[in-house]
Amino acid sequence: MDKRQLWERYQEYLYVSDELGLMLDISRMNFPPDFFDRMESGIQKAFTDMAALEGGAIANPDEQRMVGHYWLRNPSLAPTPAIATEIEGTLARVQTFAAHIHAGKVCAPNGRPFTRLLVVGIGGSALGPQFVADSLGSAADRLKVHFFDNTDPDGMDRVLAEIGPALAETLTLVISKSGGTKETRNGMLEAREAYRKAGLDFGKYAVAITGAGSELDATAVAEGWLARFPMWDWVGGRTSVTSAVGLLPAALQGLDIDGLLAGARLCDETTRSPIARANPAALLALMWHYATDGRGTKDMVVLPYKDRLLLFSRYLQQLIMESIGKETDLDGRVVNQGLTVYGNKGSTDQHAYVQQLREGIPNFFATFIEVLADREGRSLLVEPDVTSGDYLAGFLQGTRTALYDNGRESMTITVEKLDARAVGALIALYERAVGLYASLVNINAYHQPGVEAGKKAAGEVLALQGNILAALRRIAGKAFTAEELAAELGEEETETVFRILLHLAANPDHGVEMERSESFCTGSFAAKG
Ligand SMILES: O=P(O)(O)OC[C@H]1O[C@H](O)[C@H](O)[C@@H](O)[C@@H]1O
Repeated sequence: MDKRQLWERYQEYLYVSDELGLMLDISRMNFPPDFFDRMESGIQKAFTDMAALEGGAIANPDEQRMVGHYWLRNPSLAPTPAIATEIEGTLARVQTFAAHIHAGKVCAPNGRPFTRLLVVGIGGSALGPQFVADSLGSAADRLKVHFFDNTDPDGMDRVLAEIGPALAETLTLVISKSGGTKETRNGMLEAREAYRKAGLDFGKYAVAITGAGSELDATAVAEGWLARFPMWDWVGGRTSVTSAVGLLPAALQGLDIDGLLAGARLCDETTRSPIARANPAALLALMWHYATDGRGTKDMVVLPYKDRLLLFSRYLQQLIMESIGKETDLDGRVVNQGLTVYGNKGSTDQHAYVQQLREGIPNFFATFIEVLADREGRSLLVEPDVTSGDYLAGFLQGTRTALYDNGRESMTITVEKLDARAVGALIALYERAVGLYASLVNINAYHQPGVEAGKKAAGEVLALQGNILAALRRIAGKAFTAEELAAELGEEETETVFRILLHLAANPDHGVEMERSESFCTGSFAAKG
């Protein structure tokens, strides 16, 4: 296509919403002229499925659950008045609690206002809050936010060291829908221990967001935590950012949660349009289908040219890959669906992996995200009539062109400015695109059966570790190779035994020592007497 034709194609396919302050350009995706016609019945079915979902259908059949994240932004859509009341009541409590914390009405036991927030959670109970915190945070935040999002002891030590003596003025928010996720339980226990060591009573600093009656809920009740907020079974973890999960930390940080919800609500309204060409979520879903043959044959590279959107691709990784990456479709056929997402930020990535995007294996399509407003106020001229932001915008256009000229397709989402409304709109846009795409490829986007396998196997490893330690201690001082120990335990998984022993010997917690032999794998292990 020559430049003139490209300009025409750009104008023909550019989606613009003044209300949302958002544009979507799909002109650099090479779909054929009859593409929308061919996909029309599929996308209409997706709209019908989505309308049923929003109306309260059991849209997650495996778990027999409704899927209600859209109601969070517009409770009047909720299928029962009880649900609407729950949503409204929780939002009001989030706002009041944050206001009380900011005003010092709820303060640290030393009488000082809380100045920091430690959020403990993982997956959907961390990624949304982290994305919102990073995209909208500033030096003016009411509370400085920290995260424990893993069971990595050193990672937690690092966060605690950063907090330092300010722990005495740190509110800790433990988030887990199920209330039984081990990483989060461990983070909570490690935080509690840090408070104890500082002579502080954890319960007076702790808040829980979890399902009623969960293990975490029971702990919060038993220990008299400051407050508890609900999570509902009709909100999935990866779509929970507009529930208390995302709103409470954001409100505590001092961010504009009304703006976030308003942006999401407006985007929901816009993306309910049954006219695909006028519906940016449908356009995204259709482009994913076009680019990957509806089978995930190409990766989605998300390239926001904005530091504040750095965590967006990480957030989208869970939202999209946990939703779309499924072994079977809704009819039980093995399909091994997926849509791989990765990305970081431009123009930084231009100096890292854009080389491969431009010249290497053409197994991806790019999504550029552009923010028109560079910063608050005016900018320095780094050259005559050129600002740093002009460079950022120039690099985006340059990379888009360089990719296209070498046969690499891309879309571009443009937002006017990056405020809470825009972040809410981006979240809602992708939530709906995922739902529509799932319908197009006939899968359940709202369960995650594959995640359980790893958790179950990890449980078995820890049980085996217990048996290993018991055996070593029974015969303290005697050294065993992994093979000997496996035979002693009647355990076929010698490799697992060996790897557990290696880890035990590398840490001072369990009193296990390794004696090396000539061949690394026949080293022997003993419990110190
Ligand atoms: O919020 P939680 O129940 O602690 O769950 C945290 C995360 O854990 C899981 O393994 C799921 O795959 C995620 O979808 C979820 O967001």
